[in-house]
Amino acid sequence: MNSGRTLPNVLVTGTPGVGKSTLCRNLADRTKFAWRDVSNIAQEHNCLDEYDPEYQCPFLNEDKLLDIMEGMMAKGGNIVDYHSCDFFPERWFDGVFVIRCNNTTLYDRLAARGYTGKKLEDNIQCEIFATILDEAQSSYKPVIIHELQNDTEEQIQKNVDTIVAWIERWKEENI
Ligand SMILES: Nc1ncnc2c1ncn2[C@@H]1O[C@H](COP(=O)(O)OP(=O)(O)O)[C@@H](O)[C@H]1O
Repeated sequence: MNSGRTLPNVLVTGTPGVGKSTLCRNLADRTKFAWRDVSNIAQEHNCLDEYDPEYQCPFLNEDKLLDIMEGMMAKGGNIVDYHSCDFFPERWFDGVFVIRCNNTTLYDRLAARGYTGKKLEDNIQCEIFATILDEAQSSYKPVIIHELQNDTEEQIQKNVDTIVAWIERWKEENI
């Protein structure tokens, strides 16, 4: 069931701005798992192709990125952080955590980040329609998907605690 991993691999996903990086940074500090920020990995390894003017971001060369990440994922103990989740191999992950945020809170966070116009509206729509949760449900077994609300500062610690407790349970059940 666990593909020989001695630690689980965790995917943290959700609309940009919901708080994935903040959560992953805290979780990595606490667990000493490796935080794999997929956008950074893609940038460092030249996996970004030409710029998409409609979505105001570069195209991701997914095959190249997956080849680079495959070795990192083998032993477990990874926290993968990305705003999309349907192109990773299903076998990589033991737990998928979809971070959710209230729309008005998300709007303020993305506006503060400098998002405007279509980019801002598209991301808010993405959260309103639970697009990433839907994507997770189409890509992974329901039993490994967990939805975490992340609107307030207090919820950051609560969500870290939830994932840490999940990791401990995974170890008890799989090692
Ligand atoms: N639970 C929270 N409460 C208040 N602000 C938060 C919370 N989580 C994240 N933030 C803030 O929201 C912004 C976006 O968070 P970030 O972690 O960069 O999101 P993401 O990685 O999903 O794009 C940052 O300014 C961060 O400090």
